[in-house]
Amino acid sequence: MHPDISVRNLNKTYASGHRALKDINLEIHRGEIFALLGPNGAGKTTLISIICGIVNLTDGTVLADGHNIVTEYRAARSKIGLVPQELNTDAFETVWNTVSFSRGLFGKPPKPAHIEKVLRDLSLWEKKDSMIMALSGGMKRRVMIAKALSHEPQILFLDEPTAGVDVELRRDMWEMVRKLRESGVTIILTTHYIEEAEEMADRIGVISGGELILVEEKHALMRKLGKKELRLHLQNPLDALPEGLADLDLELSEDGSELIYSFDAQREHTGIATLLRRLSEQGIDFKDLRTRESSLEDIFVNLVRAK
Ligand SMILES: Nc1ncnc2c1ncn2[C@@H]1O[C@H](COP(=O)(O)OP(=O)(O)OP(=O)(O)O)[C@@H](O)[C@H]1O
Repeated sequence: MHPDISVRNLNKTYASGHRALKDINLEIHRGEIFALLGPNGAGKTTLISIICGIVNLTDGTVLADGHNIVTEYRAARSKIGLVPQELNTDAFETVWNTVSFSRGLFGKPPKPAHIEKVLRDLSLWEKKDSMIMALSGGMKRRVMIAKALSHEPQILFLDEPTAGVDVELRRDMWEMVRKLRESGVTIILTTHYIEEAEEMADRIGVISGGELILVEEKHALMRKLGKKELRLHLQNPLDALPEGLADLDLELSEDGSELIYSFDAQREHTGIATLLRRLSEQGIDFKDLRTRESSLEDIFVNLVRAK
């Protein structure tokens, strides 16, 4: 089966001369949740806007469900639903009409049963006759998702789906996205919230300065780049790292009360036994110790910093 999205050698230079995307290659498979992570201005919105046909590419090829987004625009676009960053709905329309109208824009015949299902799945059914302006911010966001699903797309793009929403709504959105995936929809989301990618994604792509610097299965990424940290709470704070320990990968916390040792948990020899022996030789006692695994956030910060 072909991938749902296939991006080959994609470049984008804006009229200003700014190179927003540099030779992007990416495949996204049916039924996965793919998170595109990157700092502000990295090129996330540009990439999804090109795939969705809102921004023209400079060169390269993009296929959506096998259809070329330039030469077979309509066929490609009908496979895609887009939930943009900004709310864009007619404040004076009802929820039902807004979502039904959106389906019509894709040239699809009316299908009230589908609209009803979408509204029910998004807990919007009770509000179907309300005007958009009378809805809460969270409800408006749900309407944006309902609009994007009105024409039964195979692939759903969510651009910063939870920017500025409260924790409860964020959890609801995550739940909704999972349900959508269970129903067979492929999901691509952009996010600043690493926590969101960590919680939701099957695979993660990191984009920085217009380059896709990494694409990896989430668990593999965390295994491969993740480190573990051992923190030893010292009996007596130190002013500096003792010279006798300078060859070990050790840091001293700012207040001198903790020694921090980073190690690769995958390796057979973590070096912890040696560390403990050397501490005892140096007469350094500790009261307590704990370990911590690096989060996706640590990994991300290191990756972007290393660029
Ligand atoms: N129409 C445009 N003309 C010129 N430059 C643009 C245009 N749109 C975006 N850019 C620039 O291209 C780069 C990528 O922008 P883009 O919006 O894709 O980033 P992003 O990763 O989505 O950022 P954010 O997280 O802030 O939304 C930025 O430097 C931006 O200033």
